Amino acid sequence: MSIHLYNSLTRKKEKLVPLQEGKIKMYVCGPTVYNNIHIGNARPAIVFDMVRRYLEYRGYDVFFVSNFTDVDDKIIKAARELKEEVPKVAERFIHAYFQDTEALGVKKADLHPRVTETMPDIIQFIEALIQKGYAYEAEGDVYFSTKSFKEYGKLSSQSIHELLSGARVEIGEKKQDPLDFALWKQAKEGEISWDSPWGKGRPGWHIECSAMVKKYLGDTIDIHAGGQDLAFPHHENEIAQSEALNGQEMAKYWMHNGYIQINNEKMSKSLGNFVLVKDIIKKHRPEVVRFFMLQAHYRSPLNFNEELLESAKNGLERIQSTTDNLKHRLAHSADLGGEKEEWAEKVKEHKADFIKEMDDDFNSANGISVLFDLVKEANKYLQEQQSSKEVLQFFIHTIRDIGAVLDIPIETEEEIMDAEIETLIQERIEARKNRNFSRADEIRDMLKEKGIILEDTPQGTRWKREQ
Ligand SMILES: Nc1ncnc2c1ncn2[C@@H]1O[C@H](COP(=O)(O)OP(=O)(O)OP(=O)(O)O)[C@@H](O)[C@H]1O
Ligand SMILES: [Zn+2]
Repeated sequence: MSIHLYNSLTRKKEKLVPLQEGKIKMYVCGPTVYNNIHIGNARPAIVFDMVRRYLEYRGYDVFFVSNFTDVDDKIIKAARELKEEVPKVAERFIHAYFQDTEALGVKKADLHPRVTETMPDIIQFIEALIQKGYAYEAEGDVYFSTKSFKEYGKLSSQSIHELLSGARVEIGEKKQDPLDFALWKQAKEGEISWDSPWGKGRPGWHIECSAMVKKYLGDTIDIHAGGQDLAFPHHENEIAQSEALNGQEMAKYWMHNGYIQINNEKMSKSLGNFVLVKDIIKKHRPEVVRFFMLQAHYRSPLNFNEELLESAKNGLERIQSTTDNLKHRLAHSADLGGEKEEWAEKVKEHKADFIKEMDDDFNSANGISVLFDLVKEANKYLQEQQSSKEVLQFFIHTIRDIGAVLDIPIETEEEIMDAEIETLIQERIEARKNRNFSRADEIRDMLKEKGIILEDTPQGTRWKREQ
């Protein structure tokens, strides 16, 4: 079986065929760092982290890049209001972004390029577009000429004519055509700026992603992702810039996450209906927020409220409590065998179903339903008094494994299994044979911490659990 994903460009589910076997180059448009992130902003971070982890789980080597927009109009405005320098404001909110997303289980990208560190590449990119006739200078600004890119509108499936209706050049704007967009903006008096062939200024928003993708991932990548609101105009403009310059497709697959909503309305700063991640994780464990998010398919809209968060919390507790019961039975009951094969088969089937669901456009919602079914089966198994240690371990292992793929920690308190203890004891015997006493002591201490006492006797090492 292979992974299929919905491609916003073709509006179809397609089989994932990487450009290079076994490798995935992935780029996710990152935040503009001028304030703390809300739950809506956390959605792309969490869902594309899930996509990345799942691809890795399926054996792909994923190279994952996500940018920080660390200079733009919004940051300049915020810096002015805070009476601080732009870099200081950006730095503070980059730090806050990492803090919030790390709590939510989001792995850092392989690279987090920033606009301010990519300036020479951005300028070069713009120069090349001018040279090729796709962009023009207008009194210190540079614009992309949308008319010159024949496929403009292909991602959002809009024709230039449709887009043009209603669009107009505002008074004071220097562009030739209403759909043209800024690649370079001349600095206003006192604003942060960089030298360029067109004078002092800074880049427009869209060009940074094109320049960073080219620099760090190449002309064509496998997956380009971001929130649904980025499809137009941001991604449309990225495609125009990159494909005009490179003459190659920018990304094979485009993925867009749906909105987090409050009462069916998009959560956004401008509407003022937002809840900050840093506030919500003071009230709820961050795992609960992640679990809530992954219980919906990434493309569906998802309403956010306390009740739903509460039900996510209960769901997570249900999984945890069954796992605890399995562990308890494993530690305290005899190995009774029972219908071993039949039960092992059931566990295997659930694991296969989980993979099937996730292979189908990363459907973590259905994947989690399979996990709940598995937990139900485990509860049935626990009701049968004939449990086998092997099957108990298989249940625990599979529940944990599915949890790990989604980065939902199922266990807080680690209880060590008999087999793991035996392996460590063997390693300790070897270490002692090799006169590596520090390793031997380390293993003894490690086991002691987990409540396992070792006793060295002339007949060999024995162990027991602390009561
Ligand atoms: N309500 C939401 N649900 C899902 N994703 C969202 C939501 N709001 C913003 N995003 C996504 O968050 C990411 C970060 O975007 P950015 O920092 O530009 O925030 P933003 O779009 O300015 O937020 P806002 O809409 O509140 O102003 C983008 O991929 C954007 O699509
Ligand atoms: Zn982008």
